[in-house]
Amino acid sequence: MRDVATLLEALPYIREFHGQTVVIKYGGAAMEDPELREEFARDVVLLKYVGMNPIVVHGGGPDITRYMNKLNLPVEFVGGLRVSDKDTVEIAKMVLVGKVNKDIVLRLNRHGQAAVGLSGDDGRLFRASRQSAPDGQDIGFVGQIDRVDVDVLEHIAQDYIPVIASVGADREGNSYNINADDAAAAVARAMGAFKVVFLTDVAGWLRDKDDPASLISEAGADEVEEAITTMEGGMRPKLQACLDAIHGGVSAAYIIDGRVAHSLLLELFTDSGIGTKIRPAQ
Ligand SMILES: Nc1ncnc2c1ncn2[C@@H]1O[C@H](COP(=O)(O)OP(=O)(O)O)[C@@H](O)[C@H]1O
Ligand SMILES: CC(=O)N[C@@H](CCC(=O)OP(=O)(O)O)C(=O)O
Repeated sequence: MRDVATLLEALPYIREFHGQTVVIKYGGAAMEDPELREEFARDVVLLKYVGMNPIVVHGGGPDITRYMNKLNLPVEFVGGLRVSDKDTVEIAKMVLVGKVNKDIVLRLNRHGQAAVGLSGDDGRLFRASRQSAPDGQDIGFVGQIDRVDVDVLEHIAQDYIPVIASVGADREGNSYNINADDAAAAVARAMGAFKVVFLTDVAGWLRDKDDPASLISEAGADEVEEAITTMEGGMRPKLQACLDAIHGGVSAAYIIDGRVAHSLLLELFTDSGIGTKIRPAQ
């Protein structure tokens, strides 16, 4: 009976989301566990099967750090963004485009839905420019996305699940390392997505980052704007990305726990949700 109740609970959401674009940001920390990687792929394929248009934008920060450590290169973050010289950008491209992207594509393929991997360079998907840290510091070749060309995405999304790695170049051909949260927000805005979901390695936005019980289950964009000014670490770019998406017309942004099996389905298809929902200011 419980299973039937769950299905019935999901039905209105499935109807509401039919034909809608949902951008899913798949984060480094949430990608670490092999079993969860399988569950994630299954969930995304299911979204496609029930008539949604899922687009995966992924990071892979921990993987980039691992390779940098192997090469004895210094790892530094400012305001949640990786300080990126030319070597760092090269490694980020190799790891995100060559390894992580293909790994996700393969897994989606195996679960029954053909996926196509892209980076910001493919089909001129992203046009990027150099970005400074929030405090104005020079952090090298870190990119912000100035333009998303949705043409290639719209074509691919008709039949396939697009999987996008967060790197891109400027008009002169300089490559940039782009925070994957920023990339997800830019894609969600440009595609007129209904929702954007960020999977991460915490329960959601926590009032106290050291207390997992202090989850903020819902907040308006105005509350986020106020909190973000004093925030450090990886949650800052994530909340900024939620704001960018909301201000760009996306109806809601969610930060959810990628360590929980099926968290994506639980957030989208149940009344209570499981993480933090960010909605427009009231
Ligand atoms: N208020 C907060 N609530 C939740 N997490 C926070 C907060 N402040 C800082 N963080 C940190 O942000 C991290 C998530 O960001 P990040 O490591 O960039 O994730 P991902 O790799 O999934 O993009 C958490 O693991 C946590 O350490
Ligand atoms: C500029 C910048 O910080 N780029 C990120 C890109 C990958 C990413 O965002 O990965 P997660 O989503 O796993 O954190 C980085 O180098 O880690």
